[in-house]
Amino acid sequence: METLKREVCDANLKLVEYGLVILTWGNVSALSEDGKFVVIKPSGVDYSSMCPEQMVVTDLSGTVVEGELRPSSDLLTHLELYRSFAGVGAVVHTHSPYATARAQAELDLPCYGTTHADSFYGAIPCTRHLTKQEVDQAYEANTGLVIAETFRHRKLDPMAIPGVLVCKHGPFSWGINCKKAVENALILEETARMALITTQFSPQAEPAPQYLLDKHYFRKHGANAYYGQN
Ligand SMILES: O=C(CO)[C@@H](O)[C@H](O)COP(=O)(O)O
Repeated sequence: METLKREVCDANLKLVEYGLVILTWGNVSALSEDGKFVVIKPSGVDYSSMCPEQMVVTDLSGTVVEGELRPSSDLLTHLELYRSFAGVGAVVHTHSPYATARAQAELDLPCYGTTHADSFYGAIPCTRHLTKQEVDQAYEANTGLVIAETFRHRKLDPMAIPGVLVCKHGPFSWGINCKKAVENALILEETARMALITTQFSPQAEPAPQYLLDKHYFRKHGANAYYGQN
C-alpha cells in the first residue's frame, strides 16, 4: 500500500505541475490491486506540503482503514466510479478552466479532430443537472451515480471515453492507473481549450467524421494499435 500511496501522491502533484488545479482543488485516487481498497488525497491539504504519508486509505464503503486525515470530499464519487466502471484503476477530478467552463455551460465536448480522437472514442458527455434532492441527500455519491447513468443511458464505453463533464461542476477522468488517468485529465482540458478556439474560428464547426475517429483511436488502442514503439 505504501507504493500506491506514493503513486497517488505523485499523481496529485502532477495536477499542479500540469496547471490543472490551483489551491486545494481537485483530487486523485487509485484502487488497490486486490480491488478492496482506495487510496485518495486528503481533503483540503495544501499541495505544497503534500506527502505520501498523508494519503488516506478507505474500503469500498468509504470507511477509513488507514490515515489520520479526512479523505477528499469527492471520495464517494470516486467510489461510485470504481463500482460502476469495471477496469478503472484510478480517478481524477479537477477544476481545469476550459473543461469546467464547458461543464458550466452544460455542453458535451464533441470530437472536432484527431487530437481528441487519439484518446477519446467520441464526444465527452456532459451529465444532466443533479436534482435538489440528489444534492441535499447524498451529493457526492449521487454525482457518481449520475455519471454512471449518463454512460449507461447513452450506451458509452467508459474505457473508450475515459472522461465526463459533470454539469455545473467540472471534469472527472479515469484510466487503468494514475498515470493514464492524469494523462486523460490533461488531454480533456487541452481538447476543451482547442474546441473553444475551433468554434471561435468557425461556429458551425462539425465533429470529425467517424472514419477519422476510428483511424486515430484504433491506431493507439486495441489489438492492432501501431502508434509509437509499443
Ligand atoms: O470539486 C470539489 C469540491 O466540490 C473538489 O475538487 C475540491 O475542490 C477539492 O476537494 P478535496 O479533495 O480537497 O476535499
